[in-house]
Amino acid sequence: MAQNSQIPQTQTLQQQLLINGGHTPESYIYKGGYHGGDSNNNTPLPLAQIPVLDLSQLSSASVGEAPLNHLRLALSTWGCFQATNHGISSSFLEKMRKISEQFFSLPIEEKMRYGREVDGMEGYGNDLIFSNQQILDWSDRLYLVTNPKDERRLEFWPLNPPSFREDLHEYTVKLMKIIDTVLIAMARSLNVEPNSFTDQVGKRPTLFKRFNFYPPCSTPHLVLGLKEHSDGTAITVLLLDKQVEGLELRKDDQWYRVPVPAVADSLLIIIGEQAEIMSNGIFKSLIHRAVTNSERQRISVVSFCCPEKDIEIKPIEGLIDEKRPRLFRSTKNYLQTYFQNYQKGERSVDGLRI
Ligand SMILES: O=C(O)CCC(=O)C(=O)O
Ligand SMILES: [Fe+2]
Repeated sequence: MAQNSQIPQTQTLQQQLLINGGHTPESYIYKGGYHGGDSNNNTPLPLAQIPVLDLSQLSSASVGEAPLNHLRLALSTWGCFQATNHGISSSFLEKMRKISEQFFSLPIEEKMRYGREVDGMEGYGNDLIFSNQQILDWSDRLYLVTNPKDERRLEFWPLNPPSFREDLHEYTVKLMKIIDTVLIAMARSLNVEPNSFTDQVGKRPTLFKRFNFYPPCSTPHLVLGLKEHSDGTAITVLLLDKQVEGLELRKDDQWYRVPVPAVADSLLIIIGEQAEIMSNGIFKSLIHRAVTNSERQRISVVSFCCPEKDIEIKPIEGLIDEKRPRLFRSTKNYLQTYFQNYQKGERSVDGLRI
C-alpha cells in the first residue's frame, strides 16, 4: 500500500498536530480551499430543511398512506430524513455522546492500545492512506464492527470509559431494530413486498460503527473533516453532535448546512449507495461532507448498515418496468472497492450504472 509522502500510514491527526505545533500539515490542505467550485465562498450556506418523520407511525402495521408518501418523497429528494420517536431515549443518546467524548479525551498512548493495524480498517486512528495524492481528512476515528456479534473484534473495543462496551452493545441492539423498521417502511412506501430490502441486506448484516472526532483547525477553509461522499451502506444512522455544526449535504447541486441540535432527539437516517441500487435509483444516496471550525471540537457517532457481502445486490424486480428500465448492474461485496474509490473522490454506485 502506498504511503502519503508526508504521513506514515497509521499516524493520527492528533499526533500530526503535536509534531506540527498545531499548524495545518500539508497533506490535509485542499489547494484553493475546499469551496473551490462554489461561487460564493463567503456567504454561509443555507440551513437544510430535512423532512422529519415519526418512526413509531411508520412501524405500525396499519400505517396509512400519508406517512409512507412522506417517506418516499424524503428519500427520493433529500436522500435522508430525521427520525423521531425511534424508541431510544434522549438520555441514552446523551450517554453515547458522552462515552465517545470520554474515549477521544484519553491520552493518545491509551487510545493507541486500540490503534488500527497498518492494513486494517478496524480500531482507532486515521483512515487508510491509499496513495501519495490522497488529501487526508481532518479527523481521527474509532471504527468497529458491532454486528453480527460473533464478528466483533473486542481487542479494538475500548475498556475506558468502563461502560463503553456495554453501552455500545446496547446501542447496537436498539439500532438493529430501527434499521429493520426503516427498511420495511421503505419497501412499503414503494408498494413492493415488505421484505424487498431486508432480503437483500440479509439476516446477518454488518453494522459498522464509526466514532468521528474532528479537532478544531486553525485553517478550516483549507481542509475537510470528511471529503464529499455518499455512504457505501444500505442505510446509515447518524447521531450528530448536540452543539457543534459541521455536517453539510448536497441536494440538487446546492450545499446546505445541517442544523444542530437535531429536532426532538431525532436520528438522521441516510440512504447509502446500496439502497439506491436496490430502489433502482428511486431513492437517492445522500452526498455529504463534514467541515471543521477553528474553535470547537466536534464528534459524530455513525452506524453503517451493510448487506451481507455474499448477497447479490440489485434493483428490486417490482421497480423495473418499461417506464423505468433497470438502472444498475448487480453487485456483491460492495465495500471491497468502496473505500479506495472514496479516497479518490469517486462514487462506486456511478460505476454500476447501465
Ligand atoms: O460527522 C458527520 O456528521 C458525518 C460523518 C459521515 O458522513 C461518515 O462518517 O460517513
Ligand atoms: Fe458519510
